[in-house]
Amino acid sequence: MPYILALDQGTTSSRAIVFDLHGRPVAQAQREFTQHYPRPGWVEHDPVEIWETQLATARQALEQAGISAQEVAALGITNQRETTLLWERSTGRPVANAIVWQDRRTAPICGALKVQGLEPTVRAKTGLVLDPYFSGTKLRWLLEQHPNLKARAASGELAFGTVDSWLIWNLTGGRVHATDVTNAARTLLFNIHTLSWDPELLEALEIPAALLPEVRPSAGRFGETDPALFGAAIPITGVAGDQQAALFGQACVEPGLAKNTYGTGAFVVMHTGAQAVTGDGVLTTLAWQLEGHPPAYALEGSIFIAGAAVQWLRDGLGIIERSAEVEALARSVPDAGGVYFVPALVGLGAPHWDPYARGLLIGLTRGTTKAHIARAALEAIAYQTADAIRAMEAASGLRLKELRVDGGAAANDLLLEFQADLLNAAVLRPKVTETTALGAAYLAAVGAGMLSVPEVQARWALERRFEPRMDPARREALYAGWRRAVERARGWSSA
Ligand SMILES: Nc1ncnc2c1ncn2[C@@H]1O[C@H](COP(=O)(O)OP(=O)(O)O)[C@@H](O)[C@H]1O
Ligand SMILES: O=P(O)(O)OC[C@H](O)CO
Repeated sequence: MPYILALDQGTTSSRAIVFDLHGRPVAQAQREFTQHYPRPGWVEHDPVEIWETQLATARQALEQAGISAQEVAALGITNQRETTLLWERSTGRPVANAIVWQDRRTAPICGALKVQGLEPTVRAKTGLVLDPYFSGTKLRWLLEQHPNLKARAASGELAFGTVDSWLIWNLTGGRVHATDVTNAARTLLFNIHTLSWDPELLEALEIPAALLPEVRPSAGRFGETDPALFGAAIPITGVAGDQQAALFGQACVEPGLAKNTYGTGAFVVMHTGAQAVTGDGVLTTLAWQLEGHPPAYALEGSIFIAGAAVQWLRDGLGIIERSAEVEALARSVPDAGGVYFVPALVGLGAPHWDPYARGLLIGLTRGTTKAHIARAALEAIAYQTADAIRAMEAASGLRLKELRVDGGAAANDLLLEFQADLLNAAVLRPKVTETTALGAAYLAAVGAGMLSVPEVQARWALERRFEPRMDPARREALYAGWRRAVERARGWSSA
């Protein structure tokens, strides 16, 4: 039986999972790596640490599975998206630390581009908004740090990439500089309709084309790993950003099917088929492209702080010791007692897109306890998700019937109960919740011609279904309170 190796390079850890062709995990390894916060609002990763932890987990997973590289038929890569890297082609050495998707340092560049009137063009061509989240302004910022970088970039000495490109480069021993359409779609530089880098946007952002990777379908041949790494060459046949990989892993392969991944952030993605649907506050993005097929599109609501709100209860407030304790604490009260927590700790993403919003706890009374705050934090994850889904429904005209969920915080039953209540739709948790890595493995299997899309669909299996039970009047009253709280959090910071 052939195996598939999935590499999942996330924001806080690198993971590797060996799957069999039925989508069953056989072995896995995970390593956390250092988060650098050089200034408030800045977040960086060391590219070498990203590569070394990823390589180490891949080797460890193969060892644990007790298999050799010859038994691995395909390798899939999935990754934290938007995070921006720049390296020297001749040595493979990074020019700077990676600027992470959460980093807000380019808010002023985005502001200036808005003043120049660029936003409608960006919306139309890329499906994105002018927010520091995306790679384009991060790359521009990097190139402006040293006087000679732009000239070196223009002469072809340097390479830009998102994390997938960096891993492909290193896995192939510097032979392949490529990305897939889903990762390219997050750069602000890629036209999602023509599937090509856009000269007008490159010019507006002052990015030399010589920096850019070749863009390929998400499932297809990217190259093979340097035999020195694992003892034999493994074909790389699937690459996608982590949220798109999770959409595939959740078998959301038909228009209207949607998933939410509750990790550090939460990312709601709805498959919209061959059609690139647009709408206020939500992003239009590529779901994937399978080689030889037209691309599939998606709507996305990107929420920057979800499980990270629970981490903040743990590390910032110290009211829990482990993330999983939040559920029992929140369940110890019947409701949040009128408390709202807007976790705009790094600004707000969809549908507000306000880099200057900051966190807010409101509705406190003398009766408020840490249990109410814990409950408000969980509810905030669900409210933000509902905000994004309401915007998506308005954009697409589709009514969400059910939401498939995964990610670390999807282990929390209370969160999912409240989510179903707020959405007035069923919330479905599958048996395998490592759907990101699973999606990368499936893409690699499809890219290697070993699996079909209907087979991916047939492999999805339900673990638990959460049905809505809340009275509509109560739902709307709670939701109205949330909206008022969000309004108060907006525009708070000036930097
Ligand atoms: N039982 C739980 N309830 C709520 N949040 C949780 C629970 N378990 C883990 N989390 C949160 O889930 C996040 C980790 O999920 P994961 O999918 O591993 O994230 P990522 O891939 O973004 O690093 C953390 O922010 C953690 O606080
Ligand atoms: O690494 P994650 O799972 O937090 O996902 C990060 C997203 O891809 C950012 O857009």
